[in-house]
Amino acid sequence: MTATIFALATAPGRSGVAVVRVSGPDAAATLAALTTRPLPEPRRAALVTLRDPATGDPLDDALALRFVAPASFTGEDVVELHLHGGRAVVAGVIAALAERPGLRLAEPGEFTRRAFEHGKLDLTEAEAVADLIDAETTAQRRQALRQMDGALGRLYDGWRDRLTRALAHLEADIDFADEDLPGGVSDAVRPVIETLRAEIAAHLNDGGRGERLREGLHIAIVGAPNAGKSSLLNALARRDAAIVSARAGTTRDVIEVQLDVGGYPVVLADTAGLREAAADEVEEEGIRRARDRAARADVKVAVFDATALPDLDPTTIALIDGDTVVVLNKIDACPDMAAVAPPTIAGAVPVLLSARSGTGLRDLEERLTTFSADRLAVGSAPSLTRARHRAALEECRVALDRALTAPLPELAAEDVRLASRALGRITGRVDVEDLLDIIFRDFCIGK
Ligand SMILES: Nc1nc2c(ncn2[C@@H]2O[C@H](COP(=O)(O)OP(=O)(O)OP(=O)(O)O)[C@@H](O)[C@H]2O)c(=O)[nH]1
Ligand SMILES: [K+]
Ligand SMILES: [Mg+2]
Repeated sequence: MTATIFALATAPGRSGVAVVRVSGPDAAATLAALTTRPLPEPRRAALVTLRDPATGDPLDDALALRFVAPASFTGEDVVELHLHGGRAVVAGVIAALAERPGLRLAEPGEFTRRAFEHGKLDLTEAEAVADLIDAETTAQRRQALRQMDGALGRLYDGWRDRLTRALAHLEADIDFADEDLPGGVSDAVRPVIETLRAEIAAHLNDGGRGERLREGLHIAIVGAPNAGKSSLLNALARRDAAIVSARAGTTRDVIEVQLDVGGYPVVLADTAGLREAAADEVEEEGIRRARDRAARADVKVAVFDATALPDLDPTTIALIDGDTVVVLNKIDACPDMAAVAPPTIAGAVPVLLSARSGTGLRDLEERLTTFSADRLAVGSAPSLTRARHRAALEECRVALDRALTAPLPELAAEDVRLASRALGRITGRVDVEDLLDIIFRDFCIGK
């Protein structure tokens, strides 16, 4: 028999309210055992005194809600206890639940996994629940909500339906094969597969924006020693995340901060100052890491020291490309900026900035927002959000390519079957048992 599971659904620690969720066949009986009152009506909140069934010890005056299967998040009988969020209250209730035979603590993601197993969610929607909980910016929240709403699942299921129809055609072709006609995909089926193949290719060819929106855009600050890179990181993060000093070669390791730039998630990295003559092997390693990070970043911020004008560090100039925002820092220390500032540096119009006073910071943030929107903004079509989906779609596309060139309708049909299966695995419509542990492992307990 299915175990009844329970877990704290809200964040651990002291809080105003803490929610404990119980799901499974024993949920209602568990609530009855914790209170002396009759069970509340389904879907109606009721104030109840919770007591430890073993000792009669009062645990809390709580709000209790129950849902009757299948009309619940998991599709099972569910009880929610809205407790006062004190550590001792939560610990007491959890201990009382753990004492009950047949109940056990839920594993990470187990509530959502049960929702999937009871057909309440497809796999893309279940993954969206995890994304929504992890969402830290507006754009991430929008994407997760849209996916949770089923937009992505509907797209993939729709494609799969079209393949199912194409397959029916192919099978008819096989049954009524004319020995004298050339084999392979018939003229009726070919355009269906070709159109679908093009749609999948376009969906795959999105620059990874949906996936990147989940991870955050990687921006690396690069420049010569003492250009003010660490000062700039601190100014953008609005905290002293990196050490700043007048000594050239202060930063060695890559220092990362997570930022919300205009609603988009950004992972901003400060790096060691680039120079030929490193002071020691530690700085040398720092410079190697800086170059590596710059090469892997989605966007670079190249920082130049305005007090060194007209000199501009050639090593930094060499790194400027179309994905670079150029910054002239320390303009507060240049009384005659207008006279000395070059209008462009390696073709880019520099942001005139002072990390010390904050002048120009808004301008830089706006440029970074433009870059983020360009790389991360998703259009009206639902976007690809996970490597798991990408791999399955690639598999589907390869199978469709094979189907189009198959010499016999039997072989084409088999490839269409494989393509359809690859799509079905994304939403969880076919044999995904082996995937579930991996997918739900990333969830937190109580979700
Ligand atoms: N006047 C002025 N000084 C600045 C500004 N930004 C940074 N500095 C100073 O420049 C020096 C170097 O700053 P850092 O932020 O450590 O420079 P960095 O580029 O991180 O240096 P390394 O880590 O050594 O490569 C410090 O003395 C800062 O106070 C600025 O906008 N104006
Ligand atoms: K420094
Ligand atoms: Mg530094």
